[in-house]
Amino acid sequence: MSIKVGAASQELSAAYAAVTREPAGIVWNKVCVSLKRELGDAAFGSWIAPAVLRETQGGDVVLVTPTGIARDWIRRSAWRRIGELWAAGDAVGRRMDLKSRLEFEASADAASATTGAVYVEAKPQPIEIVLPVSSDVPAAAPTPAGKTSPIQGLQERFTFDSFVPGPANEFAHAVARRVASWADGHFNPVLFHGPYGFGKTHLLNALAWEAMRAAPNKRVVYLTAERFLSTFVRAVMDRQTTAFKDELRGADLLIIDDVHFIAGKQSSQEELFHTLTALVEDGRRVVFSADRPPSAMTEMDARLRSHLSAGLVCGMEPADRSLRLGILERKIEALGRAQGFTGSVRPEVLQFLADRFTDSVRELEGALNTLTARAGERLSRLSLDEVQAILRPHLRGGEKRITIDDIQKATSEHYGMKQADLLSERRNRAIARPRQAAMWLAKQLTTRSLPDIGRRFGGRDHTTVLHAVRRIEALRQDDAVLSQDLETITRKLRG
Ligand SMILES: Nc1ncnc2c1ncn2[C@@H]1O[C@H](COP(=O)(O)OP(=O)(O)OP(=O)(O)O)[C@@H](O)[C@H]1O
Repeated sequence: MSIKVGAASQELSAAYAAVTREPAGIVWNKVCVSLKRELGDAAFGSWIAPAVLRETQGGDVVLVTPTGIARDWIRRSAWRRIGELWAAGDAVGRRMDLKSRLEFEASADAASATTGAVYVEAKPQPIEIVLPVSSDVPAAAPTPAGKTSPIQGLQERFTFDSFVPGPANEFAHAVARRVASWADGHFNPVLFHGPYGFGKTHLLNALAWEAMRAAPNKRVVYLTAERFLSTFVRAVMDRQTTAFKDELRGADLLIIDDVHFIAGKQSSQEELFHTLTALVEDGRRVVFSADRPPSAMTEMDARLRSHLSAGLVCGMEPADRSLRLGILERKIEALGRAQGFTGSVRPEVLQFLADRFTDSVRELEGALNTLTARAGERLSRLSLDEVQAILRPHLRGGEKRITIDDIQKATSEHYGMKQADLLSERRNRAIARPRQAAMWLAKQLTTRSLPDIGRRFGGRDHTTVLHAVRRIEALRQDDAVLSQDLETITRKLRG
């Protein structure tokens, strides 16, 4: 298949502009070198390294943190210094903003709807056309050091040893281990899907490390969908698509994380489709992760969607309480080992964390990192009161955690309807407007992502939720009754 630059679709030109602005990634790289020296490895690794720099073709640059906690930490402890270093290094004077992932997703959706702006990841390292292969990787298992491997973008700390299995993920865990063992006769491709922040990337990284350890001579290629996209675009621009295809199609195991990002990107979808079919026909293994099952990827090309579902589609659920406790214990042990203190905390503190930070494991880790940063080796002696005081600014809605289920119950009660109506397909205004109001409340009062909210409202798409949020946002400015309704429900929910 030949790909012509002239035939490249919209996303190519958007990403083209981003790739030509690659210096943003290089400037950020230099900023990171100084920050790491100034803040120390532990603080840098916990707070700065997980953040991702994104840029539009218009020159807007945003540092996106995985959690609100990380954003707050950076704003408090490093933002001024980042600004100085950025200003000193960026000759073109681009403005840099700081957002949590949730804020970023909402604003990027809005920007793309109004101005067509597309954000792409400005990787700290320059984008390479030649993808690294497993033969570059030592056969020994990596030591979890909490840093990004220079190879392949794999996180060294994401191994099977540090992955905690539980009912929510044990099938996925077993499948990943089986794929990593190169055992014959498993389904191909394998797609893991689940809500954000519940271990998909961790599992895929663990699978890659283990597969490389088990068969050092095989070629394992791991990349995020965004990297696939930008590398492909670069290859098209440089007329090196053959090299790009050869690299991918020469893989014995190809792993693509967050494949849903490719949905709607016409030429990239097509390239991925051909890569996938070529590899599968040749008996090579392919593994994907996504935030939803292929059947729900409505913007994905139908042919690709059907091939993604052709092997094994394996769902991961949000971690339940016992798994959250298990993960916390494992992370505390690791922190203790890394920082030289007893890896334990009081049981009531553990339970408080597991009960209050349920939206994603990432959020749970963020809370633990905040405590560690504040208390250091005193972590194991912190009382519940002290922990609550440290974390209070990060808890939404005061002491009471509000769930989407609470919101649906309160909204349906307020409007005198059944909760099931909010989840139903019914579109008449008397039902649709309260449903939109409940979605708006879910966005305001919980940390759930738009796709997550959509899933909990009868499996709706994130674009439906976004539409509802914008609609209510616009209406409540002028509609006093609606505005009052929203306030009453919010007050009731906050207790
Ligand atoms: N079962 C688990 N055991 C240990 N750590 C976990 C587990 N699940 C999640 N985590 C941790 O939670 C954090 C977020 O996980 P990860 O990045 O893998 O989520 P994800 O599902 O890929 O999210 P996204 O969709 O946003 O990419 C990571 O630090 C990971 O180590």
